[in-house]
Amino acid sequence: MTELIEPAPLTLAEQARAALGKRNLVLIGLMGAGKSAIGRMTAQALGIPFIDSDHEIERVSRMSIADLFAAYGEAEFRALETRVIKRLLRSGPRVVSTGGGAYINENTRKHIRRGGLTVWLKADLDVLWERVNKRDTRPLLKTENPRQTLENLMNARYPIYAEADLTVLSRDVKKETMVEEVLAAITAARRS
Ligand SMILES: Nc1ncnc2c1ncn2[C@@H]1O[C@H](COP(=O)(O)OP(=O)(O)O)[C@@H](O)[C@H]1O
Ligand SMILES: O=C(O)C1=C[C@@H](OP(=O)(O)O)[C@@H](O)[C@H](O)C1
Ligand SMILES: [Mg+2]
Repeated sequence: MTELIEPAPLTLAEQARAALGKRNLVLIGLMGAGKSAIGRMTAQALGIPFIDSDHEIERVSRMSIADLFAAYGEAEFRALETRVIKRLLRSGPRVVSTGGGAYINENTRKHIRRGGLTVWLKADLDVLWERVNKRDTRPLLKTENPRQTLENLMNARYPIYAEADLTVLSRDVKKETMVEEVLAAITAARRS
């Protein structure tokens, strides 16, 4: 008697991987949204390389983001960020987590839109503030009222992040849950 062997159903990660194909997955969103942390874990789940643009900027400049801002100013940082992101997106598939301002820069946004599928990790102010106020590595928040600064950035940037291909709500759930939601969004995007 011949036995019929059913192929195992594809896991969510396998489905998302197939949907992504050769494209890059680019995470965008405000500081504290989880781009770096969730990006790394998503790449692991997909079995593709992960790169964080801020880490790459720090590697090539041999300076921290804070020192770069202090020594050369934001405009120079943005110019370097554009060059680095353009280069990172040249080949795929990869998961590229960007710094919060990357997608806001018109030139960088152009490269990101051409270079992959964009996912906005969208979070409310309380979630972001809770996460970013624990560290003082973010030069844009070295102001008298950093919570207000973060809120101002939200108001200015959210309409632009909203242009992303996909949006996933970032909140206080397990990071694994966030990864699953990103994978589900990629998979669903193929069907629609
Ligand atoms: N779902 C989550 N639950 C709890 N903490 C999170 C979650 N996602 C990210 N974090 C934490 O929030 C902080 C900011 O995340 P990070 O990935 O650096 O954000 P971004 O790169 O968007 O600025 C980190 O300490 C990270 O571990
Ligand atoms: O929002 C921004 O303009 C910035 C966000 C930071 O990255 P994260 O969003 O990963 O914190 C970093 O690129 C730099 O401090 C500027
Ligand atoms: Mg980051």
